[in-house]
Amino acid sequence: MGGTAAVTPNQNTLIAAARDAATRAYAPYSDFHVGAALAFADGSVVTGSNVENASYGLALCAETVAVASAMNAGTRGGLVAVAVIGGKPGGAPATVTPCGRCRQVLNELAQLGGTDPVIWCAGGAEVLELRLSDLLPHAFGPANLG
Ligand SMILES: O=c1ccn([C@H]2C[C@H](O)[C@@H](CO)O2)c(=O)[nH]1
Repeated sequence: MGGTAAVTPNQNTLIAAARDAATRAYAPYSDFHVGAALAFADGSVVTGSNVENASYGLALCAETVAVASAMNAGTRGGLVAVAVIGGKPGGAPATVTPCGRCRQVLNELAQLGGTDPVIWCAGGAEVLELRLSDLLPHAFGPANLG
């Protein structure tokens, strides 16, 4: 009783959360709306969507917004799964694999908590299931700074 057993996230539920987050994207320049959902060992879920900028190169990706939101809430570990989905509103969903910068940003939170989260890239006929360590092998992170 009163234990803190890790919760295994449900793939469909997490993808639905990412899809819902994508509806809140601010993407007037690319019209490519992305949602990301982070699942934590305590069962909590934190989402993000991409936030673009008139200075195009300053766009914030959905995954980065989600990590920033979680860390701003005080989270420093326990990241067990990530779902990402994107697409143009009204169009077919597209499989989105996190960009290079997002992989590094996700790695910060993952490595802090000693996890290697599963990454569910949804949108295609089948969900592409990867590990962060597949996307960013030999990652540089907080552990490297001693
Ligand atoms: O993993 C990704 C890849 C792209 N984008 C956003 C950035 C930009 O706003 C739009 C088109 O690249 O999609 C994300 O949010 N996450």
